[in-house]
Amino acid sequence: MAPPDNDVLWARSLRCSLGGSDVLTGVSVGVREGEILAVVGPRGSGKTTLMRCLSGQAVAQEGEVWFNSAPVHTMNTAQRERLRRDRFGWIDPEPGLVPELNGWENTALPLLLRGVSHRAARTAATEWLERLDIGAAARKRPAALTQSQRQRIAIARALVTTPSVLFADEPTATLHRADGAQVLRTLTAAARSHGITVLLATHDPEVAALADRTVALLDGRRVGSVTPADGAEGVTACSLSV
Ligand SMILES: Nc1ncnc2c1ncn2[C@@H]1O[C@H](COP(=O)(O)OP(=O)(O)OP(=O)(O)O)[C@@H](O)[C@H]1O
Repeated sequence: MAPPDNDVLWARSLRCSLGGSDVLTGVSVGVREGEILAVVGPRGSGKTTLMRCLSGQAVAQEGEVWFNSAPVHTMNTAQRERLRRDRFGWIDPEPGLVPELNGWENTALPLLLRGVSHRAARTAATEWLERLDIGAAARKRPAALTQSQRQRIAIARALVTTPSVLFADEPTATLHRADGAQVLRTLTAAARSHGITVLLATHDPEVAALADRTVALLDGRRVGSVTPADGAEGVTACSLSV
């Protein structure tokens, strides 16, 4: 079965076991182009695993994943790596920067690995750092920066290639509330202005409220889909409905 035309990502009946435990038990989801979709659920509900399957980092034992008209679930490892490198961005809760590289070098790394010229990569990296309010961090190494600055560099690094889809796994979990909210607003504004589709895994309803739509997971199952207009009560109702 092919995915609907207006879904940039589409998964059907994903089943995934890890270490003998069922982590995803038949999850289906469609993500529309340019949409910001929150994947919510308590810790251990399968959010990260779902994002790893959708991004081709992991392959579910059963089910299908399509990126546009490409079947990710039948790609070999090299094809999936190329897809991730060329079309996807990923943000982890922890920045994971290279300690020996300064701010702009860390940000520019995905471009340099693609063979973009040093000058062009530096220009693009600097623009993203300024957009994320950390232009001053461009020449500093991670050890000289705050956690907030380091995470902003990780976000700039994920955006610098202007990916088709950005996977953000609890991207502000390690930041203070106000700082995290500002970073998220900047991230979502940047994604919207560049037409980047975003999947945002979070257990925080305030973070999910920034998304266009929310899908909820519980124990590896879909338990609902709400838009912000439905409000937090909608999430609760869906969570209890299955
Ligand atoms: N590599 C693995 N081996 C065994 N079990 C795993 C592995 N990765 C995840 N799990 C288990 O799968 C379940 C779902 O994990 P996952 O990280 O996908 O959930 P999550 O909703 O993202 O949680 P969190 O918010 O804590 O990151 C958890 O019970 C976790 O312990």
